Amino acid sequence: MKGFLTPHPDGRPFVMGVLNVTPDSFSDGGRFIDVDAARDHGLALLEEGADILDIGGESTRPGARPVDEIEEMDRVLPVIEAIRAMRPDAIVSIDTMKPDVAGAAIGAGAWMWNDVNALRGEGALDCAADLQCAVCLMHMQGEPGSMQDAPAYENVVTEVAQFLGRRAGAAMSAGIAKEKIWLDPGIGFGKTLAHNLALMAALEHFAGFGFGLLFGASRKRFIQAIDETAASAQDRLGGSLAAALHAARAGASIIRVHDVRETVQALKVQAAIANAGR
Ligand SMILES: Nc1nc2[nH]c(SCC(=O)O)nc2c(=O)[nH]1
Repeated sequence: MKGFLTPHPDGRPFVMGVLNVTPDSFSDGGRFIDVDAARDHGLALLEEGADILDIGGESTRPGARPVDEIEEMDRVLPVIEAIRAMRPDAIVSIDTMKPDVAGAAIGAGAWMWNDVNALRGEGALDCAADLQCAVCLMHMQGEPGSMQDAPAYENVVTEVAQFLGRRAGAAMSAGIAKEKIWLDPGIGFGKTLAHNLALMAALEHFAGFGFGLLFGASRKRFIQAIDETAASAQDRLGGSLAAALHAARAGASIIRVHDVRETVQALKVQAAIANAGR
């Protein structure tokens, strides 16, 4: 595929494994990040079949404490370096809104800047163009801390599509090559259940823009809104797989998930069935 990614022979999309490097994810409840635990989890996700590791050092959960760029870099850089020391072939994306964090991560060998803020930060577009890295431009309404308070749209599909079109145009005008741009509707980022469902139902529309389509619904809250037994993130595997398979059928080329082994298996079976039917 574009740049580092080699297409799967069965045509299935790439799986992006989520590696959150935030205090509540790996430390023993303390303040410090356990780099070795994060490294080992990333290596395990690669073993499970992840094509890409999405490494993020700042939680975007509503109410999460903002992190300054030094602290964010201190979290993610040692983990990128530790993983790539063991797996130089590892393809890494950096999940950050900060140009300096992205620049340091790309400098440490990351391939993609995954920006939930769609490069709207000051200097972000020019930084991404200078880095010549792949980028993911994701739609978010408002800010992480308050985006779920009262999301509202005239027509969520039209508005998100128009936003992504504008950001892709801005990225190309800044000098980022079209084949290095992925778009993402941002499930759960300033959306109600109805908004999320409308976006997922219209996913083919986003795939038709001619850019890569990146999709992330894994373990998200909307699954609990549909199945109230899915109270905790770990109880949402079925819904996550359903959304991943739907996105694959709709043309997503990268699917961002926590449960890599299960998703890879589901996508392999889906591709085998589709290929048998040809
Ligand atoms: N591109 C992209 N990046 C992301 N980073 C997160 S963090 C929240 C969570 O994993 O629940 N979600 C996404 C997503 O959906 N798309």
